[in-house]
Amino acid sequence: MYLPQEMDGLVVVKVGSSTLVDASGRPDAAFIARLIDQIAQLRHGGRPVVLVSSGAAAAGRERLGFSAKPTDIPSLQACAAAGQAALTEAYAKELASRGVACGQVLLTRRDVTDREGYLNARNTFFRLLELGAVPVVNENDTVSVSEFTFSDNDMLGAIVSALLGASLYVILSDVAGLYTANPQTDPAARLVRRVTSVNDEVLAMAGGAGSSVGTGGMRSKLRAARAMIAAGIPTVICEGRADNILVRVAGGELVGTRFEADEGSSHESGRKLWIGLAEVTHGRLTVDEGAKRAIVERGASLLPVGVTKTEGTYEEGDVVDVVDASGFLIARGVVRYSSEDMVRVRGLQLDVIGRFMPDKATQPAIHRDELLVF
Ligand SMILES: Nc1ncnc2c1ncn2[C@@H]1O[C@H](COP(=O)(O)OP(=O)(O)O)[C@@H](O)[C@H]1O
Ligand SMILES: N[C@@H](CCC(=O)OP(=O)(O)O)C(=O)O
Repeated sequence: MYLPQEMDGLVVVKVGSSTLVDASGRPDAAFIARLIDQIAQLRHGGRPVVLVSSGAAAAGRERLGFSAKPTDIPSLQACAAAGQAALTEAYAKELASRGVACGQVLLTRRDVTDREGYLNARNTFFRLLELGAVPVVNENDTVSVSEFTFSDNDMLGAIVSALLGASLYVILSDVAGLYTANPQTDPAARLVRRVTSVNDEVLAMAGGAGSSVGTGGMRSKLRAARAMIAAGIPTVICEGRADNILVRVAGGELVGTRFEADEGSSHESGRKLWIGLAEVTHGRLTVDEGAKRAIVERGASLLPVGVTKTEGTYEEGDVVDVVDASGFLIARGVVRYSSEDMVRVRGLQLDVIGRFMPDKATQPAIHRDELLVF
């Protein structure tokens, strides 16, 4: 990947709705000023920074006269459109007063899974950063509803980090990091300092969103952190309101929960997966509803039994698209069977496959660590 010299040390920082808005649902101006002050400090010190900001839907509620969080998608989208304007206004003003330009980038995850969109987005980011500006990113909620229904900006921040080859991904939340259980409901929960693998034991610690404004909860942060471990990008989840937190984390201080692969572990398939984001993929697997739910909602591996159709010619280890019955792209991943073998195993349980392919008895079609769900 072409990486201009100036991009060394790039930090992508994601801030969640629950941290950005105050108790009454208004964007918290004092918090925004403190956050931008830290970003400007890093920028002036030569560190390129990208801000991925949630909070548009929450910020737009009051502007459009909703007294509570709407539940229908068009109203949420309308709130996001109104709130995005308010947020950009606030960021641009705070950055300008510190001599830094702001560039608004609204993306959908699908924009960056198509090669042309990926390259265009990357060029825009790099040019903004070279020019000393801070790109401010959010999902383009006008055309995308996915994050209102099953995911959120934690993964968008991860995708942006991978797209730009960031050296650090920081997730600012309303909680000090990952706890052994949801600290809002379990007073005995303890902060976890370091995670080298987001396995079942780690996933079991996380509950959903803890507030009425956040959408993803800890689970979606863990999915994003898992993808980052695979891509070899260290990730920190920490309390956004803590004093000078971003500058401290970017300076290497150990706060919150840090996710990174063990030294010496190979990121090869992770890298391949991220490269796959930019490349034309080798094939396409169609999956049934059950498999779609398992990979999207539970973060499970894709098993051969859920694959209904295979197209294209690929080898074990290639990157393929995963689509649902209507052809909608839901994920991309490193496949563990060749296209020739996939024809034989699709629709079958692993124990049946094991009878005629003993070496594949425990092999998913795509392992969850190598599966990027959009
Ligand atoms: N194991 C856990 N550790 C920390 N927080 C957890 C855990 N399980 C659930 N949560 C909840 O996740 C919340 C953070 O997610 P969310 O509200 O979506 O924040 P954001 O707006 O920053 O994305 C926390 O406030 C907490 O209530
Ligand atoms: N694009 C949406 C993001 C919603 C979202 O991801 O929220 P969060 O869980 O707080 O990161 C918005 O700006 O409201």
